[in-house]
Amino acid sequence: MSTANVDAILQNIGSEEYFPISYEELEQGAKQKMSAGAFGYVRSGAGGEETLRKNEDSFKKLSIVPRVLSDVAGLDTSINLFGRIYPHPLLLAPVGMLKMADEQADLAVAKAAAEHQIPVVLSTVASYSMEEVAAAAKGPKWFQLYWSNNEEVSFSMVKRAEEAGYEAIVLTVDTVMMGWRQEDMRNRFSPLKLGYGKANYETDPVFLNSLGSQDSDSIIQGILDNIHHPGLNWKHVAELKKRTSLPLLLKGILHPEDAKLAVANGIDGLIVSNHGGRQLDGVISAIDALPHVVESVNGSVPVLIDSGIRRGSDVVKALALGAAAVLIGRPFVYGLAVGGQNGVEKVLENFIQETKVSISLSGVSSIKDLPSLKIVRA
Ligand SMILES: Cc1cc2nc3c(=O)[nH]c(=O)nc-3n(C[C@H](O)[C@H](O)[C@H](O)COP(=O)(O)O)c2cc1C
Ligand SMILES: O=C(O)C(=O)c1ccccc1
Repeated sequence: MSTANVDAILQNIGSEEYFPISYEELEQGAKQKMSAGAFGYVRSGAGGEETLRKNEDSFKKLSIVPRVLSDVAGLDTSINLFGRIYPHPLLLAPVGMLKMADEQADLAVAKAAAEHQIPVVLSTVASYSMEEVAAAAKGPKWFQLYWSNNEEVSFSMVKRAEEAGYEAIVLTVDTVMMGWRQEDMRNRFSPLKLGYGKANYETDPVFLNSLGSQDSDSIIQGILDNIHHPGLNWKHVAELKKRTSLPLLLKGILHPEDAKLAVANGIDGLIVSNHGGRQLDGVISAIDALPHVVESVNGSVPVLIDSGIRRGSDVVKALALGAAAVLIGRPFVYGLAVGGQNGVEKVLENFIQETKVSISLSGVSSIKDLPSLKIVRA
């Protein structure tokens, strides 16, 4: 493993073409490739972007207190989620409307992730349908559900995901309506209205049957009518749980009491997330919420996290505070914008290698030992 790290560093140093390494450079690279509206959509947070900033700041306020001389030659970064072993403690967060960044969108991302057996969580508002993504990439795949007001559409999508080989369902619970996105108002930009997020709807027989007419405008209006679903509550969660045999996770949990309710409702896993600061501004950072959620579920279900993960040392901090795995968001989207599938591969390779170096230099050689690593606020 130590040689692999050296290889990765030398590969980057010896490469003919420079590919952005840091998050800041990736963001700059994406800004140059994308329209102002699309870039602003990806980059921005809700409201005054307090939470967007806080997500990263909170990671910086945490410090690892590493151990030395502990023989980390046999590093094992594998994790077990719902009975399946994955080689890295990483997943790709659901990001909708990826055609904003690259024509191949979800196909390119899923192919890049499959190279490393990193699970992708395909968004309900993906740019390619779940069946197209499954046909293009053989790696592990989960499906993210945005509830539809017409709940038969939700159940239909979940059934399709099961049939297409997706291995878990992630119900996002922090987006019953869109957050207050000032950047998009400024840019007058709506990727949903541009049709970037319609693939899973225009291929859904139940959704199509519910429409009066099936032209593009009616499809988009149908999506808008379904995606704003403020009535979502625990009864829907219980019903959804009955309708699927796949593990069901809730994404967007921040309060320990909601975590407990989720477990009481038979939920199989949680994703602590504030949606990358894109929903309610002013909320607690995901990494600050994590230890409280972990404590409240007391090991009964795996707790994953996203929002603000930018590098390998962030992964170490999250796993040390009890996360079972982390989801990468904006960094892979910027990789996609900068270099398509190859760009996503570069971002993932660097993430994987920096994570390995960071775990090893913390003095730990197995993910299961990370919770005993000391983290302080200093
Ligand atoms: C452009 C964009 C689109 C997103 N679309 C979805 C989505 O369709 N479903 C979902 O559950 N989360 C969505 N998210 C949220 C991500 O899954 C994740 O929570 C967030 O990006 C994590 O924050 P980070 O990017 O700062 O790491 C989206 C995020 C971005 C940036
Ligand atoms: O932009 C988002 O963060 C997002 O998840 C979304 C996707 C589609 C509609 C509304 C919000």
